[in-house]
Amino acid sequence: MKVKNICCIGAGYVGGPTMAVIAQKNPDIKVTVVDINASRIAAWNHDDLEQLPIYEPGLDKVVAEARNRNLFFSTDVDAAIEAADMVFISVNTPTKTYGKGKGMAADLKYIELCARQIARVAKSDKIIVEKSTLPVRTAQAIKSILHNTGNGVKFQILSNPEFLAEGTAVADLMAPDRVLIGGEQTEDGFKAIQALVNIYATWVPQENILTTNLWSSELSKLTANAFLAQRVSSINALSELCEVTGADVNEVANAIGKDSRIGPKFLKASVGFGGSCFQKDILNLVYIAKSYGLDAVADYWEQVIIMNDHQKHRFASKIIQTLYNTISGKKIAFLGWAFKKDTNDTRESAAIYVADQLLEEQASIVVFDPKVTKQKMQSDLNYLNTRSEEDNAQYLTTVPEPYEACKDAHAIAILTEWDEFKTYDWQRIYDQMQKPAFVFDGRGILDQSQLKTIGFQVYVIGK
Ligand SMILES: NC(=O)c1ccc[n+]([C@@H]2O[C@H](COP(=O)([O-])OP(=O)(O)OC[C@H]3O[C@@H](n4cnc5c(N)ncnc54)[C@H](O)[C@@H]3O)[C@@H](O)[C@H]2O)c1
Ligand SMILES: O=c1ccn([C@@H]2O[C@H](COP(=O)(O)OP(=O)(O)O[C@H]3O[C@H](CO)[C@@H](O)[C@H](O)[C@H]3O)[C@@H](O)[C@H]2O)c(=O)[nH]1
Repeated sequence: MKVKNICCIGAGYVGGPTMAVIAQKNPDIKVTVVDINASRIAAWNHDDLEQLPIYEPGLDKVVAEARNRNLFFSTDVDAAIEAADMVFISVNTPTKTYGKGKGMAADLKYIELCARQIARVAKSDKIIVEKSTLPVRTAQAIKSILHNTGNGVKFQILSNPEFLAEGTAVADLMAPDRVLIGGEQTEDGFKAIQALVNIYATWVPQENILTTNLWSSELSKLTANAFLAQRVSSINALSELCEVTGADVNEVANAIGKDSRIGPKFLKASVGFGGSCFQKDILNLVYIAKSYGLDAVADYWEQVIIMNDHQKHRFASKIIQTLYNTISGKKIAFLGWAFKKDTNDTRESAAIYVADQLLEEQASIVVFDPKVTKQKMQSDLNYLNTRSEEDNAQYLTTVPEPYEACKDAHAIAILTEWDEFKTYDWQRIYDQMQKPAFVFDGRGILDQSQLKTIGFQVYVIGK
């Protein structure tokens, strides 16, 4: 089967870039990305590519090439579903905040709404592709909703989890380590799998396109994130031991990473992992394991989250303790708010939790981040509900320029590893700070010996 018309429901961090690349690589397929969020769609359609709703290096070029050729962004969800022969579901699946599974399970209400909308609108057979990250066996629920419409339309359901990382989304999509496609192991299932394989095969080598059954594909996505996050928590656990023993976490990471069985990637000690996926997906994995009565499995993976929370807390405590156990009224400059460099995404960023702890001690925080807006920072803090919105706005402020953030500060905390932080005039920053001037490098990106020569008191995670 040759797909001619794709609809993607959800124009977010995954739907937008993924469909832009599919459209760029398949000029003969019409791709329509739809969303109920009208302002997001308007931003995707903005003439000024700087106004795209998400910041990803290289994305503007891909969008510029494909948009209004065979890539379209629209709020007319029904029309796009009806016209499509393949529908990707790429809506958000956040951690549940209510009811059974609160704080652990994935909230599948947006997924179910999509399935019901497809069931209501579809007049011709369609392949439905789960692009969102979903608990294993969700395809069963989608199938049951779709197959009970009674209108005779046939659906095949595929699982095609996305492995892109933010900040490198376009590069990851252009050259993925693998594309994973799970489907029903029946004749119709294999045909649907092949239809999706053909789309990716226009630019991904065949050997990098893996096909599996539905459940393996769904579970592989949660497993991949659990393994990646587990590496970060493992090196972060060791960073604390390094600090008390005189070992250097970078040297340890380098030494173990040379072992080809371990490998060098994802061994960078940090103030803790953030992002919309790692915590959510591990909590979901823990919940699934518990629901099958596998408590030892659940406890094992939960420890990855416990360690990550400890790392964020430990960093904030280090700042308080070093500043003579009192930061009340002291200005602390934050360089970085995003959960990693090269993105404007702040979901679950370590900066939010470190700020919250310092604000409880009545610090005055001034933040500079090259891509994150003041409104975003405030809403991140307000979401925690620790104090009033007025207090958050009064004690955490945002400036558009790093030197202003650091002026008169008692301490600087590096929360995101933006490259530009390394290029600043650190002598100038030192001259304008309170003394002693402290730097807490939560990302291990600055030249510690250079800072010490200037006169800074420096703390680096894992050293
Ligand atoms: N962000 C990542 O890097 C990443 C990577 C891989 C996988 N994922 C997974 O992909 C999924 C989407 O993540 P995201 O970061 O793109 O989320 P997002 O919040 O950025 O985007 C989701 C979009 O879906 C829209 N939406 C929700 N319900 C809708 C409906 N019924 N009809 C139309 N639009 C609807 C929302 O308005 C929103 O714009 C999640 O399951 C996530 O776990 C995310
Ligand atoms: O050695 C490392 C590597 C990462 N991090 C932190 O871990 C978090 C996550 O980073 P990363 O995985 O690069 O970004 P994400 O965009 O969250 O991507 C992850 O989550 C996505 C959503 O599921 C998956 O698609 C990707 O494969 C997976 O890498 C960030 O806070 C990083 O700063 C570290 O602290 N040390």
